[in-house]
Amino acid sequence: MTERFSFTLEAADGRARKGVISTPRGEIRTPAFMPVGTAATVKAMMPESVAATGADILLGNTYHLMLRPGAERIERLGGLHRFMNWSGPILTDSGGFQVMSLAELRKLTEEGVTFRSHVDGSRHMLSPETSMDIQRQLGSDIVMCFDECPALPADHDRIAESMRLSMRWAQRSRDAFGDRPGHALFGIQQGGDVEDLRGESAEALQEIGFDGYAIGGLAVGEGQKIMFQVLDYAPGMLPADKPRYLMGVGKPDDIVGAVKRGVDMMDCVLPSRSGRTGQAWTRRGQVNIKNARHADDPRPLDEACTCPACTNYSRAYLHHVFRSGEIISSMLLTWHNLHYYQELMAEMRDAISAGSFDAFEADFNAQRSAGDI
Ligand SMILES: CNc1nc2cc(C(=O)NN)ccc2[nH]1
Ligand SMILES: [Zn+2]
Repeated sequence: MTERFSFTLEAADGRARKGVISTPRGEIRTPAFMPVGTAATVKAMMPESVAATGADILLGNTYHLMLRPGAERIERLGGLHRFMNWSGPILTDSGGFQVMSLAELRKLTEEGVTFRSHVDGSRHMLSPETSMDIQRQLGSDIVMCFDECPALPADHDRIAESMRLSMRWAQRSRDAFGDRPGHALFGIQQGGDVEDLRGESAEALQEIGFDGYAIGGLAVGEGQKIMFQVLDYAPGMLPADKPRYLMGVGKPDDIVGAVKRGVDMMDCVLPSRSGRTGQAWTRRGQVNIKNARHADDPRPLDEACTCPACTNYSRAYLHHVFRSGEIISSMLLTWHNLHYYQELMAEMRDAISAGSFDAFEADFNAQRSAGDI
C-alpha cells in the first residue's frame, strides 16, 4: 500500500496505453472505467457487487452530496468511503458541470457560481475554494478542479472566454487544494472543439502542474465524430506521464475509440442509468429487454457473459420483472451492464499488453450489429 499517488505506464500500442495508478486506498488498472455513484450509491448496486464487476474506483458528485446529505454531515460520519462502505479509491467531480446542468437560478461571476438547490430551493455557492473544501470534507482520493463547461455548439469567443475563466479557476483550485500527500488534484482541459484553445488550455494547466489531466467539455451534444476529431489531438497535448481522464464518456464504441486515442480513465452514467430502463449492452450490441419478443426467450442476455444476470436468468425472466416494475430488474441489468463495461476495459488492457489493440478493435466492431439483438 502506498502513501503517495503515482501513475506507472506499463505498455503502449499505438496511442493506446496501459498502466496502474497507485493510491493509499488501492490501485486503479488503466484504461479504467469509473461507475458513477452520484448520491453515495451506484444506484441498484451494493458496493460489494460493484467491486465484483471489476471496478477499482468510483465517481462521486460534489454537487449532489453538498445539497444532500451535506459535506459536513458526511465528514462528521467519517467521510464518503465509510459512509457508503466503499474502501477503494473515489474520484469526486467538482460540481462545475452539474451546477450548470441541474441547479436553478444560477449566477456566474469571476468569484464562482451562486445557485438554488434543485432539491429544496436553498441558496448555495460553489467556487474553486468551496469546491476544494467540500471535496476535502468528503475525503475523496482524486479531486477535480472547479471549472466551467460550456454547452456545444458555442461560438469561438464564448468557448475562449469560458476556457480562460476555467484556467483562472484551475490556479485557484490548485492554491486552495494545498499539499495533501496521497490525494491527487486533476486539472481539466477545456476549449470545446477548437484546437488552438485546447492547446492554450493544456499549456496553462501544465504551467500550474497537476497529478492528472482531464479532458472536459466533451460529450455535451457534439456527437461522436466531432468528439473523436478532438481526441485525435487533445490527449497528446497533455503530459504523457500523467493519467488522462475523459469526463462523461460513454457508449462502448465511444470508450474503445477514446482508449485508442490515448485516454486512460472514463466515467459515465450510461451503463447504470440505461440498465434501469431495460437497456442491456452486450458485445454483440444492445438488447431492449422490454421488447415483447423477449417474453418467451429462454436464452440469457449474452451466452458468453458470466455475470449473475446472464448466469442465472433468462431474457423471459428479465422481460417479466421489467414489465412488472420489480426492483430486481434494475439490480440485474445494472449489474450486467457494469460487468460488461469492466470486461471491455480488461480486454483492452490485455490487448494493449499483447500489442493486439487493432485486432481487438476489429473484432469489437465485427461482433456488433447495429440494431437490437
Ligand atoms: C455526459 N457528458 C459529460 N460531459 C462532461 C463534461 C464535464 C466537464 O467538462 N467538467 N468540467 C464533466 C462531466 C461531463 N459529462
Ligand atoms: Zn451479463
